[in-house]
Amino acid sequence: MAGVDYLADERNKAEFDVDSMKIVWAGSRHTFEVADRISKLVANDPAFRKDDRPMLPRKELFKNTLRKAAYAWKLITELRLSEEEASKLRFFVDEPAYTDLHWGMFVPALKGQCTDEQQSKWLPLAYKMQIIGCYAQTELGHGSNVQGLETTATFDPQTDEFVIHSPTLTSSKCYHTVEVLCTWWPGGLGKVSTHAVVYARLITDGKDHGVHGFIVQLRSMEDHKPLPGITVGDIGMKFGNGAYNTMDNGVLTLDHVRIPRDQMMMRVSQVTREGKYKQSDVPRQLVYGTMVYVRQKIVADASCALSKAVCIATRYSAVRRQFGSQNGGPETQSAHYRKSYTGLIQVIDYKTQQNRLFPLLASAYAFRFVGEWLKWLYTDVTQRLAVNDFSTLPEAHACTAGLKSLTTTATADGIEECRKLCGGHGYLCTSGLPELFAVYVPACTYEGDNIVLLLQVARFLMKTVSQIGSGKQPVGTIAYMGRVEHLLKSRCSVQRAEDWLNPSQVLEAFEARAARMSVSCAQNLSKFSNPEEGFAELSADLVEAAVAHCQLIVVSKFLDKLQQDIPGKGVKQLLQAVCGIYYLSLLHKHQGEFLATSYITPKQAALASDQLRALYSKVRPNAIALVDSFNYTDHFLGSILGCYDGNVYPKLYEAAKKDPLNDTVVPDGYHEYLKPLLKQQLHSAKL
Ligand SMILES: CCCCCCCCCC/C=C\CCCCCC(=O)SCCNC(=O)CCNC(=O)[C@H](O)C(C)(C)COP(=O)(O)OP(=O)(O)OC[C@H]1O[C@@H](n2cnc3c(N)ncnc32)[C@H](O)[C@@H]1OP(=O)(O)O
Ligand SMILES: Cc1cc2nc3c(=O)[nH]c(=O)nc-3n(C[C@H](O)[C@H](O)[C@H](O)COP(=O)(O)OP(=O)(O)OC[C@H]3O[C@@H](n4cnc5c(N)ncnc54)[C@H](O)[C@@H]3O)c2cc1C
Repeated sequence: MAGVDYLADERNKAEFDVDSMKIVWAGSRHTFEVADRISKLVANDPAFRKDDRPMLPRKELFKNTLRKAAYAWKLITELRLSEEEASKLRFFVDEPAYTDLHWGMFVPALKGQCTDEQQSKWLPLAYKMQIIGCYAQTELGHGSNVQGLETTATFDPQTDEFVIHSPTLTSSKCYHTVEVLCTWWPGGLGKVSTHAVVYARLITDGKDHGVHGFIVQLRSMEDHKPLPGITVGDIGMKFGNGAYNTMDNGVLTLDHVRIPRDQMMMRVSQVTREGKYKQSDVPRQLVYGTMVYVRQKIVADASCALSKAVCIATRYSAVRRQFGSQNGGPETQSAHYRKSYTGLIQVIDYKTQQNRLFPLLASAYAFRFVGEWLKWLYTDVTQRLAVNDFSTLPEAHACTAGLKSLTTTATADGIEECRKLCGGHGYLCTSGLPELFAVYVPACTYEGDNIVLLLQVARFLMKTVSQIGSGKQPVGTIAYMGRVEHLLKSRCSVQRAEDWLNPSQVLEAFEARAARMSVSCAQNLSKFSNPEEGFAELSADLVEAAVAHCQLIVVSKFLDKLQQDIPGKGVKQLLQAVCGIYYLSLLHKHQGEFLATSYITPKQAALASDQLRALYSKVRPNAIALVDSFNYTDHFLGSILGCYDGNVYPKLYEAAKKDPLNDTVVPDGYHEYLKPLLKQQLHSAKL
C-alpha cells in the first residue's frame, strides 16, 4: 500500500514543532538546509545504492567503493559543491572509504604539521585529489604507545635526504621466526593512497629525537605500482560482512626509502641543511595535533551513529506489537493496524523497553550538543595556538580524549542494545543494525584505545588535584575542582522527585561525585612511594573517576544548551525532558558511586528513579517525532525496521525474496550434498 504512513498516528501525538527541532539538531537553519538537500541528492541517485553490501565478495565490494568515491568526486566538481556540501555528500554516501582518511586525517595533518611553505606545495595537490593520502602511524607492534614506534627516519647530510626504514628483526622469542616491524592498520594505505604521512623516529647525527611526521610517496603516479623499497598491501578481512571491509586498511614496509629533507613536516621542529635539529617555540605534543582534531570529529560523529540506531529501534518499537488483549485496541491506532492488530500492545509502551530505549535517545541528543561544544573548544584552542597561547592545550587534549572514549563506548553499546530492542528482526542485515555496529565498533579502538585515553584524562585530573591550594585556579571544564572543599562536604537537598529537575542541583550532584572520586584516587595515590607504580595499581579506579568527569562535561553542556534561546513550540520543554532522562538514567546506572561518595541518600536515589519514570511518560508520545527530527532519509538509515512509513513487514518479506539464496527454489549443492544424504536415510529407514 504505497503512500500510507503507518506511523501517522504516532506523528500526530507530537507536542512540539518537529521542523524547529530539526534545526536544533542540525545546529542551524543553514546546516539543516545543506544536509537536507544533499541527503536527498544521494538518496535519489541509484549509483549510491548500498543495500547489497553485506552480500558482495570483498573484491567487488571494494571496487564498488572506488566507483562510488569517484562518482561522488565527479558530482562534487561538476556541481561545484562547497567544502561543506562536499563533506556532507561523503557523509550521506555512508560508506567507509579511503576518502575518509584523505580528507579526515591526511589533509588535517598537512594543515597542522607543515610550515606555510610546505602547505602551499602539498595542499593544492591534496585538495584536487591529484595525490591521495593516508595517516600511517600505527605499527604491527605499537599502536597506543606512540613513543615506542620503531620506524626510523635517519638524516643523510650527504644527499640532504631522510632514509625511512622499518626495521626487521630475527626474534629468538618468536620461535625463531622473522618478526617484521611494519606499519599496520592505516585506512586507505592498502590499495589506494599515493602518499602517506608516516610517523618515524627522527635520527640526526646518531641522536634519536623521538617521533616526527614525514610525507612519503608510496606509489608511482604513472601506474600506481609501489616505489622502490616499498612493500604495501591490504591487511585482510575485518569484522562483519560489508561493513568496514570497504576500507583498504594496509600494511607497509619501508626498506631504506629516501625522501627529500623538506618532506619532514616542519611546523613543530626542523632539521637544517647541516643536519641540526631545531625545536620551534611550540610544545612537542603538537606532533599529536591531528589526533586531537580527529577525536573531536569522532565525538560529533558518535551522535550520528547512535541517532541512526535509535531512530531504527524507536520506529520499529512503535510498529511492533506483542501480547495484550485481542479485544479493543488503543484508540490512537491507524485503520490498518486496528484491523490486523486490534488490542495488541506496541512494544514501545512497555516500561522496560522505554527504560532501555529512551536513555539512548537522550544520549544521542546529549552527544550532539557536547559535540557542538567540543568543536567550539577545538576552534578556540587552534586560534590560541596560532598566537602562541598554549595554556588550554592540556584541557583540549583531556576533553577530546575523554569525550571520544565516553561517546564511542556508549554509542557502540547503544547500537547493540538497539539491535536487541528490535528482537529477532534486529539480527537481520536488512535491519541495518548489524552493519552499523560492525562499522562503528572499531571507533572504541582507533584514534586511541578508549581505556588508554581515559587514563590520559585521569592523569590530567590527578595533576589538577595535586595543584589545588597552590594558587593555580582551575578553569574551563575543570573549574569545579576550585570549589572542591565545598563539594567534599555538601549534601544533596532534593526532597521531592521534581527537585531533580533543578539544573543547579543536578550539576552539583555530578560535580560532587566527580570531585570526590578524583580526590579519593589522589589520596590513595599518595600512599605509594613511586607515583607511576601507584597509577598503574589504581588504574581501574582512575578510569572510573575519568568517566565521572566526562559524564559531568556532557551533562553540563546539555544544561548549558537549555539556557540558550531555543525557538519553536514545545521544543525547549521536550529537550528539558530529554536532558532529564540523560542525567537521571546516568544517576541511576551509577547510583553506587553517588551513594558511596555520600552526596545523595538512598531516598534521594529513589526519588530520582520516580522522576525518571515520569519523564519517560512525557517523552513517550513524542518519541517518533524526536527521531524524525534527525531528518534521516530511508537511504541513509539503510533499515527496513526503521523505514519512515513504518510499513515493515511487506518490505521484510520482499527483501527476503531478493536474497541470492532464493534465486533458485532448490539450492545449489542439493544434488551433491543433500540428495545423497536424504537417499541414504531413506535407504537405512527401509532396512
Ligand atoms: C566510520 C567513520 C567515522 C569517522 C568519524 C569522523 C572522523 C573523520 C575522519 C576519520 C576517518 C576514519 C576513522 C579512522 C581513523 C583512525 C585513525 C587512527 O587510528 S590513527 C592512530 C591513532 N593512534 C592513537 O590514537 C594512539 C594513542 N596513543 C596516544 O595518543 C599517545 O601516545 C598517548 C595519549 C597514549 C600518550 O602517550 P604517553 O607516552 O603516555 O604520553 P606522552 O609522553 O606521549 O605525552 C606526554 C604529555 O603529552 C600530553 N599529550 C599526549 N597526547 C597529547 C595530545 N594529543 N595533545 C596534547 N597533549 C598530549 C600528555 O597529556 C602528557 O602531558 P603532561 O603534561 O606531560 O602530563
Ligand atoms: C578500523 C581501524 C582503523 C584504523 N585506522 C588507522 C589509521 O588510519 N592509521 C593508523 O595509524 N592507525 C589506525 N588504526 C590503529 C589504531 O589507532 C590502533 O589500533 C589503536 O590506537 C589501538 O592501539 P593498539 O592496537 O596498539 O592497542 P593495544 O594498545 O595493543 O591495546 C590492547 C589492549 O591493551 C590495553 N592497554 C594498552 N595500553 C594500556 C595501558 N597503558 N594501560 C592499560 N591498558 C592498556 C588496551 O586497553 C586494550 O585493551 C586503526 C585501527 C582500526 C581497528
